[in-house]
Amino acid sequence: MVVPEEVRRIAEDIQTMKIRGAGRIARAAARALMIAAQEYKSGGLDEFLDYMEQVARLLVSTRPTAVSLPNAVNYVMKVLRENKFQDIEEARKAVIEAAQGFIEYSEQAVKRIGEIGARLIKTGDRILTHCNSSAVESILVTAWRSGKRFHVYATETRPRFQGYITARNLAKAGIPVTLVPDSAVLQVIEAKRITRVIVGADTVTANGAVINKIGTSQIALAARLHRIPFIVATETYKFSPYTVVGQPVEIEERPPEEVLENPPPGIRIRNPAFDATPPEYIDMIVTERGIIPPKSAALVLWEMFRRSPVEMSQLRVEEDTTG
Ligand SMILES: O=C(COP(=O)(O)O)[C@H](O)[C@H](O)COP(=O)(O)O
Repeated sequence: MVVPEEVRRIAEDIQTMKIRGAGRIARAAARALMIAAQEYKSGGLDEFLDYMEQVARLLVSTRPTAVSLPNAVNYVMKVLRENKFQDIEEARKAVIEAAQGFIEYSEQAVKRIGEIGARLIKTGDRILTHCNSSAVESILVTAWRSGKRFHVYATETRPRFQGYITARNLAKAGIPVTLVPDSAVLQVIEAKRITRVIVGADTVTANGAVINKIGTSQIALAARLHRIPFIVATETYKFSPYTVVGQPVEIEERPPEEVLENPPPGIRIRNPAFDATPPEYIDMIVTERGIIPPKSAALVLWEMFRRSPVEMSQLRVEEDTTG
């Protein structure tokens, strides 16, 4: 059976960043698996299982860095991989329930991070953020609604300008927000006496490093220089089981045209979309399960997956070769 049009569209939207941000990507992938199961018509149970694996591979191949994507896909596919079914209807129902369960968990997690993280915000704070993170927005909006008053500085986040989304959303919520160029971070930290930095995450490694939008690690360095708390907000499904055995996180390299269209001859362009901030520069990670120091990331992974490191490392769905 061919992959349904709507599922292909979701995969394409993730690839082209119409759907972006690690949490949204994960929820979209779960939804795509649900639609794929709902739309399946022809063939028997074995064909259905093969077809679902094909859809899973397609989804996972869309973007390489945010582990929320394979984690969401594996969460849903686990029910198919680890259970025996009488017929397609039973298997279909299991996929739909697992996908709905993931989406619900994810939405609740972002809300809970907002409640937990809002306690860290104080009236008078001057907060710097980078890129656009729903977990960070959740914290800021929850804190603001609880009556705390603060100012947010949002970086533009070149080359895709996700900072505009953050600035727009915060302004809509009534939060005073100033948009600044990425290169102004150190100047803003000093001149505006920033009191804390809060960013999201695409992947958290077993040793507590955080992979997030390119530029995050420079901001962490600037925060360390001025002894400002550097806080990461993330759902636990962005913790990477593959890193338990040292598998490196692939940093997405995006098209050069995003940096400069038609560059003059002789100029090469690099466009890495993410970078890694080492645990030493991170003060705390706010998750839906509570606040942890980065060094406890391995414990979160153990609690989530309850598998041996070797089993955890084998969770990744293979690259899509079906085109
Ligand atoms: O780096 C990005 C988005 O990168 P891109 O725009 O390239 O996807 C965000 O900080 C994290 O994904 C967290 O976002 P959230 O908290 O919404 O999951």
